[in-house]
Amino acid sequence: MTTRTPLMAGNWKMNLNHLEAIAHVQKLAFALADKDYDAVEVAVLPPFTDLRSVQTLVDGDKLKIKYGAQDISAHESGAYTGEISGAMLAKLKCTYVAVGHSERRQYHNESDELCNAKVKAAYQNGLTPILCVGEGLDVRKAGNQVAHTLAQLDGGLKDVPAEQAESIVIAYEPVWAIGTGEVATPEDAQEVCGAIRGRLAELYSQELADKVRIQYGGSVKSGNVAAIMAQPDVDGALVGGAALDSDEFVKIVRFRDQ
Ligand SMILES: O=C(CO)COP(=O)(O)O
Repeated sequence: MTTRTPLMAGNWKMNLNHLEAIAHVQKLAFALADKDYDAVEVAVLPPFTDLRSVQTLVDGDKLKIKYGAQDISAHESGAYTGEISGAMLAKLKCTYVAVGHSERRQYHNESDELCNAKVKAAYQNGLTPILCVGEGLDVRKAGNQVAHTLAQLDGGLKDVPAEQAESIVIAYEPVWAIGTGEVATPEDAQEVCGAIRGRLAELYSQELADKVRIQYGGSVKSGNVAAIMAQPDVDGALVGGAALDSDEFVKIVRFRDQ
């Protein structure tokens, strides 16, 4: 089996302005050592308005921390007021971009078709998408979490060739566990993350599926991260609230010590 480097990514959502972002990334950089980066890839997804500041800091201080955006336009350029293109994110040297976060799906009615177009826009511009999938509480209560999540995966990856899909990151985020303090059990996370890997093997190949990193997201904290990371198909975490506290995020990066 391929060894997958865990990816711990902080999704700041609509928090931290560009000055706070600089202070926060400086704290992370100060705390994290080479041995942390050897074991784990560390990334932050700040708001768009912070990205230039984060880029300047990362470039200037040659930091190993990666960064990316929380969303991308499906369009290349033009009359799309308020949108940010993949080319703009690439120019800021973003590595990652989240696509289809449940808050985008819920508050901005993003469909699987739109997420698919955004995944393609990301690859078009050399960015790595973190495709977010996951069920709401009603679906979970009905026991349909696997079918629901795999349908989102199929939709997001439609006509995405293997050469691109092999670098994708999938974030399984059960909506009922986001920001609620209600963390999925490690077994819940493994059930769906394992099914995602199985579907990737069906859609592409076992070899590709073994390469793809699958994150869990939803109320991840230093106190629960180790048990979740112990699951065979969980390769990292997409962290919301706990990523806003630099000490807590560093502990999450050091999940092996928890
Ligand atoms: O949505 C999330 C990350 O993208 C998870 O948020 P919380 O960690 O705040 O539950």
